[in-house]
Amino acid sequence: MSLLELKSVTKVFGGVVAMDKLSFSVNEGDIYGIIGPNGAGKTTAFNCITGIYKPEEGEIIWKGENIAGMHPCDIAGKGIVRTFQNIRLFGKMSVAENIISGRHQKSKQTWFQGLFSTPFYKKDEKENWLKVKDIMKLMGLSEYATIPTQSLAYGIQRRVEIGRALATEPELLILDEPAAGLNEKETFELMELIKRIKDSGITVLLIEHDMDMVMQLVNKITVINFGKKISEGDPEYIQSDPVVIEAYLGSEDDEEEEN
Ligand SMILES: Nc1ncnc2c1ncn2[C@@H]1O[C@H](COP(=O)(O)OP(=O)(O)OP(=O)(O)O)[C@@H](O)[C@H]1O
Repeated sequence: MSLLELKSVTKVFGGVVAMDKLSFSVNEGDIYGIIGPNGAGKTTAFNCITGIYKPEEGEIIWKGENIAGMHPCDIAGKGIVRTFQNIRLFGKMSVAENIISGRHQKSKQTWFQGLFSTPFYKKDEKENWLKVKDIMKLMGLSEYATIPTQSLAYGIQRRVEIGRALATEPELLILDEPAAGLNEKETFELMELIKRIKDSGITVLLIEHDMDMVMQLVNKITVINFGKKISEGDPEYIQSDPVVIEAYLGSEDDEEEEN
């Protein structure tokens, strides 16, 4: 059964149709890739799914419910969480503190319980830290627990960001170009971590420009260009689809002409 289904979703900015009747469907347990040339509409699709933008047309069905146009906090509360292209951590806070900041979105404690240190608060906060410990283990971050994130390598910061997203206990983790800015070794390590996240029962949807990574990691791909779906299938099919090859070669030619 599909977990997330976009049905003919359209998003327009002024005269630009950033998403044009886009449909695709993500099943539970997928590592699903969205690819396409620059400006194709990939990030706009993610922004519509996570409630940052309200689409003009179409439905975004999450577990049977249309969530198009809902508030981002409500969508996050339903189990859909994302990371952004640019890392957005609290630089002076430690790895563990950054991760627990994501946990507090999930936690049910109130300021009153915190102020008076009630038994519920103590129990809840202990559970939060235990969860952070598990996430740091999963993400290979335990040795950096107390270090401020701003002093860590970019590849580790990326892992912290994903760890913070995991702290909300998502069912769907959306990653916007997770390998951007990472070197080959960091990219390989990230791929292994994404596989581990999937094995822990979380469905993953990602945008990525690193084609080697996409082709090795995902089980299904939707290719978009000028906001429209131009192809869909498994990595083997996509790599040999002439329409996809043309879209990428075409965009390279355009870039060369511009330079
Ligand atoms: N907030 C916005 N206001 C106006 N136009 C926008 C906005 N966001 C995106 N667009 C336009 O929508 C189109 C799709 O942009 P989008 O960022 O979704 O593409 P993308 O596939 O994610 O590109 P990239 O790979 O370069 O990140 C582009 O023409 C872009 O200029």
